[in-house]
Amino acid sequence: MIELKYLTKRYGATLAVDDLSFTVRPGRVTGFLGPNGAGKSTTMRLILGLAAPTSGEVLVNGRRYASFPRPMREVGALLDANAVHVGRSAYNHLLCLARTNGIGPRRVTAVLHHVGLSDVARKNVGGFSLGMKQRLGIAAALLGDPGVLIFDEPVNGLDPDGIRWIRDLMRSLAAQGRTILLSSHLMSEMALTADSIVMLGRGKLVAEATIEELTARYPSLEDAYLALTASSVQYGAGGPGR
Ligand SMILES: Nc1ncnc2c1ncn2[C@@H]1O[C@H](COP(=O)(O)OP(=O)(O)OP(=O)(O)O)[C@@H](O)[C@H]1O
Repeated sequence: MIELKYLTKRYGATLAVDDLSFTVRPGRVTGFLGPNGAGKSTTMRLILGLAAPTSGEVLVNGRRYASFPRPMREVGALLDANAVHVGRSAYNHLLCLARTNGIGPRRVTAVLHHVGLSDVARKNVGGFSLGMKQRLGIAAALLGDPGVLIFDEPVNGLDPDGIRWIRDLMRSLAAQGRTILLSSHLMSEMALTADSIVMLGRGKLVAEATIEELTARYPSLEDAYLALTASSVQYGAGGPGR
């Protein structure tokens, strides 16, 4: 479970996250939506202790991230698939991460198999496609077999096969009782993957509802998103003459 309580993050004049409270519950996929710059990545960084809140707090399984002696066993995350050491093999990249959290090499082999990278485990990550890096980032998130998982746009750049694979993986991780927070801009895909939605606009909560609740009120999740965030879009396209 992830609990945000009156969470605020300010960067100078920018209020990236504004008095945000919501709960991400176990056993379901929670989709995290919002226009560019709405504060999704900042919120994820706050959950993971990578940024300090200006005020408010965020708890993972009732505790602050910094209080976990072996955080990868509590919460796993994929924030940026390109955040890898390009001079290392996939296996060594994961082994280095595993060692910091007291995780053995057998688990590294298991997660590489789980994400379909066994055949390229000894290959240099520098030569990986974006899709392969996304799979590697997911393997890293799964290393500690955590109950809470956070994925920031994991389907970005994936082919249809990879997108279907991510959808099935998210569904199966939630079915195992894990807490899944998943951001994406692909509404049709989110409608197929998520059980419930948290929607942000300009750092504020604009909706917290199940997919059923949203699609009962709007023709589709995309329509719900466009209606609910209409006043929050900061970087809309400039039309002719604008
Ligand atoms: N380290 C930082 N320093 C200054 N401003 C920041 C920093 N990180 C984020 N911001 C600002 O905070 C706001 C929220 O950004 P954030 O990346 O969290 O949004 P997002 O919803 O993840 O957007 P996107 O969908 O484009 O990834 C933006 O205005 C961004 O410019």
